[in-house]
Amino acid sequence: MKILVDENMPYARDLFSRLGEVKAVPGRPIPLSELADADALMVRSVTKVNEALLQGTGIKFVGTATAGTDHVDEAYLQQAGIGFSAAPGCNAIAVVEYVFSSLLMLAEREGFALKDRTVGIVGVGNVGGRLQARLEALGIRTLLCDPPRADRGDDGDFRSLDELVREADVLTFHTPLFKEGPYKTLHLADDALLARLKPGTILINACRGPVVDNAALLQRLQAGQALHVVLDVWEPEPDLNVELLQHVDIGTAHIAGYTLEGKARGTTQVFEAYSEFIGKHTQIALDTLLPAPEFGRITLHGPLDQSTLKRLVHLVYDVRRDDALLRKVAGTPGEFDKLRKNYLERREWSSLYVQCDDASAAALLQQLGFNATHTPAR
Ligand SMILES: NC(=O)c1ccc[n+]([C@@H]2O[C@H](COP(=O)([O-])OP(=O)(O)OC[C@H]3O[C@@H](n4cnc5c(N)ncnc54)[C@H](O)[C@@H]3O)[C@@H](O)[C@H]2O)c1
Ligand SMILES: O=C(O)[C@H](O)[C@H](O)COP(=O)(O)O
Repeated sequence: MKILVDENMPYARDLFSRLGEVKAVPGRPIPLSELADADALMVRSVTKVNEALLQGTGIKFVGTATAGTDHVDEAYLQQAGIGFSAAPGCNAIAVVEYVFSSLLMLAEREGFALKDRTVGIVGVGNVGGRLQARLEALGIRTLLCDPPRADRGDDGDFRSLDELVREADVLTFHTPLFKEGPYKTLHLADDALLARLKPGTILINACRGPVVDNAALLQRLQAGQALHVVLDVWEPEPDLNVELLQHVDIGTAHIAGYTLEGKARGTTQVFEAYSEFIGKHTQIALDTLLPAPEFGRITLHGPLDQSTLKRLVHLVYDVRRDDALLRKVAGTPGEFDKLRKNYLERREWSSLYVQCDDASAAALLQQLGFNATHTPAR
C-alpha cells in the first residue's frame, strides 16, 4: 500500500509507515507522477483535491490535516467512492492564541484595556467558540454572529453581522470559505461593510483570505480609513499583495494554526480516520509524540493583569516574529511557502506550567488554557 503525505505534516512519515509505504511530497504543486500508483493521499490546504487531480489514479482515500475544506471537492470524492476525512478543530487553540497574541500587542501599543473593548466574532465554531470562552474568562464582552447555527436553533445569543459592525471594537472572522449558497462568505467583508466600520476598529482575518475583499481593504487603507488590521490569510495566496501587507498592522503567512500541537492533532486525526477506513482502528495519544517545550515552567508572583498576561502570552508565542519574517520576504516568489515549510517550532499555552502564589491568577490562567497551579507563598 502506498500512502502519499504532504512533506509539511509533522509525524506523518512515522505514523503512516505503520500502515504502508510512505512517500512525502510537496503539496504545491503535488508531483502527479507519484499519484498514479498511490492508494491514499494526505494533504494540507495548499493542494486542490478534485477530479482533475485524482481521475485515473488508484486513490481510495483522501485525508486533509486541516480544519478548512474549501480546497477539497467533497462532492466529487463522494461520487467517485473515495473516502475522505478532514481534521475539524485540530488547530483551533492555535488560532485563538494567535488572535490573543495580536490583540495584546495592539492593546499595549495603542494603550487600551482589552476589557473595555467589545469583540465581534463572526463564525462561532471550533475557533470562534474557544475564542469566546477565553475572552469572556477575562471579562471581555463578545458579540456573536453565526447564521447557520442561529438557523439550526443552537443555544447562544446570535446577532446579525450588521449589529457586530455597528457595535464591535474588534471584528474577527472565523468562518469557512463558502463561494456560494445561503451562507456565502466570499467577500463577507466587502467594501460596503468595511466602509461602515467604526474608526479605530481592529479587523482580524485568520480564516480564509477571500472572506475579506483584499482589494477593497487596500483602497480603504490607502484612502486613510482609520482601521487596525491583522491578516494571517490573503487573497490570493501565496501571491499576496505586498502593498496591502505594508498597510496592515500585523501580516503573517497563513500560520495562525501552526502550533506543533495543532499540526500534530491534524496528522493524528487523519491517521486515525485512515486506519479506521482500512479496518485497522488505531488511536494515538498526542503527548506521546510531542517533545518538551523550550520553556517548561515559570513562577508568577502576585495577580494577573493585562500587562503580565501579555508577557506570559508572548513568552509562548509573539506574533511579531511571524510578521517580521513575512515582511522580509514578501513579493519574492516561493518565499511564502518556504516560510510555512520551515516554520519555527511554536507551542500552545498549555505547554507552559505556571506556578502562581495568587489563587485568582492560577484560576484565571487555568481558564485561559495555561497549565497553572496555585502554591501559596510561604
Ligand atoms: N489561519 C489558519 O491557520 C486557520 C486555522 C484553522 C482554521 N482556519 C479557517 O477558519 C475556519 C473556521 O475554523 P473552525 O475550526 O472554527 O471551523 P468550524 O467549522 O468549527 O466553524 C466555522 C463556523 O462558521 C460558521 N459559519 C458558516 N457560515 C457562516 C457565515 N456566513 N457567517 C457566519 N458564520 C458562519 C459555521 O456555522 C461554524 O459555526 C476554517 O474553515 C478554516 O478555513 C484557518
Ligand atoms: O484550515 C486549516 O486548518 C488551516 O488553514 C491550516 O492550518 C492551513 O495550513 P496548511 O494546511 O496550508 O499547511
